Amino acid sequence: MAVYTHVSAEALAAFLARYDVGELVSAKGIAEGVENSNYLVDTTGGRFILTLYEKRVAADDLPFFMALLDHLADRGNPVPPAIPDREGREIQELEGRPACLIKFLPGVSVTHPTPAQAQAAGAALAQLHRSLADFTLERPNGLGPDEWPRLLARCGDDLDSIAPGLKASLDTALADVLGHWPKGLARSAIHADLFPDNVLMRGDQVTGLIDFYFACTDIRAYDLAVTHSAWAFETDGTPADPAVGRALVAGYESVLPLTDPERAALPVLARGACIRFALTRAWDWLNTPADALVTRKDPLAYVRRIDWYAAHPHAFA
Ligand SMILES: Nc1ncnc2c1ncn2[C@@H]1O[C@H](COP(=O)(O)OP(=O)(O)OP(=O)(O)O)[C@@H](O)[C@H]1O
Ligand SMILES: N[C@@H](CCO)C(=O)O
Repeated sequence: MAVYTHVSAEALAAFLARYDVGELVSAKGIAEGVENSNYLVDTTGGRFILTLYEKRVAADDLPFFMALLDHLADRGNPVPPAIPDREGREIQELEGRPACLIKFLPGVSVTHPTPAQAQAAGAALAQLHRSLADFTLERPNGLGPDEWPRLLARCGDDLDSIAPGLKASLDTALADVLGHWPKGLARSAIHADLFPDNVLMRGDQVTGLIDFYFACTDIRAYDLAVTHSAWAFETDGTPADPAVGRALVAGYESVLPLTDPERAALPVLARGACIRFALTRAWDWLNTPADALVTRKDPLAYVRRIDWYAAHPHAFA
């Protein structure tokens, strides 16, 4: 469960006193998620998410994320902006961590998306990209292709303790992907982690896009590739109903048609996305803190996707 930092009732009450949100009624740690500590907070004024930012979120990046969420919310995207306190501050400190009180959005995330749900998610992603065309802040992708060789080297030979031969196969896949990485495609701020668990839905409607803490400036079609790699497969990395992946791309294109070079690049972008998640999952697998009751995500489920995309070069044709 992703509660790394415990928040005492006293500290939470003092924190909430800075806001116009009424009195604390209850607060519960949220089990989902692996990156940050999240609490569901009910007050006499409503329901909120309290997020305390942990290891992978740098406090210096929070102004970028908050500006991004405000920009998207202003343009009608279903994203949760941070609530400002009475002095207009969105970013606070709580229990020694940077912390934000965030608007609660309704909906649930689906585990086995239907084509209709994937279509809606694809359209929501494209709408987000359209809205970001005039967003001027930049943040380099700290988990982008330039970083993958370093991440692989840091995992090193320990990768073979996850599966024999894993290091060599990731080395080979990485060299191939980097050798074919596209240049000149449209860039903007992207979500970079739009897994089904970061999309809240009611039926076939998207009610929330959450967890923007990997958002960065990168190739726009890479964001679609990341999303495809997360939606078009079962959790264990076996392919889902092919209609789901097709619907995701069709939904995206109903709002923002792909250019020919973007479509042609999707297979290599998707394999790159798989390498990114295989490596970060492998690193977490090898380094999960002993004091956190967090469910480790299976790196091999992403290795299987690398193989699938390599074996299906026309998946996006
Ligand atoms: N604004 C929100 N409205 C409603 N629920 C939310 C909101 N933000 C987060 N949640 C809930 O909290 C859970 C964890 O949030 P989030 O995905 O941001 O955590 P994380 O630790 O950053 O996770 P991840 O492993 O996906 O990076 C979500 O699955 C969702 O149930
Ligand atoms: N969505 C990621 C976790 C956050 O990087 C994964 O499933 O590996």
